[in-house]
Amino acid sequence: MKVAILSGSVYGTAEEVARHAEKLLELQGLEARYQPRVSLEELVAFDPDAVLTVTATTGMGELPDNLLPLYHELRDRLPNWRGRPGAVLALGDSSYETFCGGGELMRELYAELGLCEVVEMLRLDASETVTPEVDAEPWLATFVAALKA
Ligand SMILES: Cc1cc2nc3c(=O)[nH]c(=O)nc-3n(C[C@H](O)[C@H](O)[C@H](O)COP(=O)(O)O)c2cc1C
Repeated sequence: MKVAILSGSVYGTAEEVARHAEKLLELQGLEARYQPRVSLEELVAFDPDAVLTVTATTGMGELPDNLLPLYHELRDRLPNWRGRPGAVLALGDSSYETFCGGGELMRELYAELGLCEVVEMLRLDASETVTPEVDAEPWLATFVAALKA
C-alpha cells in the first residue's frame, strides 16, 4: 500500500515528525513516500492509496507557508481520491486560541477530497511535549493497523 506523507512546517518540527512517520510506516511494510516539497503532479503520479498529513499551525490558526500552495492546488484540482483512507497529525500549542487550526483546515480539505479519516486527528501540544516524534508513535501504530484492516 502506497502512503503519501505531506507536511507543513515553519521551524522544522513537523518535518522531523513526518520523516519519523515515513520510517515507521516503511518498517511496517508500507510504501511510504515523504518529499517535503512535493508538487501536485508528483503526488498524483504516485497515486497514493492513503494520505497522511503532518502539519504545524502558524499565525492565527493558519497552515504554514510551505504547505499552502499544495493545499490550494488540491482544493482547485480535486484529484479523485474519493474513499481512500487518510489521517492528520497536527502540531500546535494550546496557548493559542486556534489550537491545531492548521490540522483542522487539512481535515476540511480531506472532506472535500472524499478522503476518509480512519483515525481521529492527533493533536500534539508544544506546551506539553518536547518529544513529538515519540509521542506520535502509538497513534501512528493505530493508523497503520487501520490501513491494514
Ligand atoms: C508565530 C507562531 C504562531 C503560532 N500559531 C499557532 C496557532 O494559531 N495554533 C496552534 O495550535 N499553534 C500555533 N503555533 C505553535 C506551532 O504550531 C507549534 O509550536 C509547532 O510545533 C511548530 O512546528 P514546526 O516546528 O513544524 O513549525 C504557533 C507558533 C508560532 C511561533
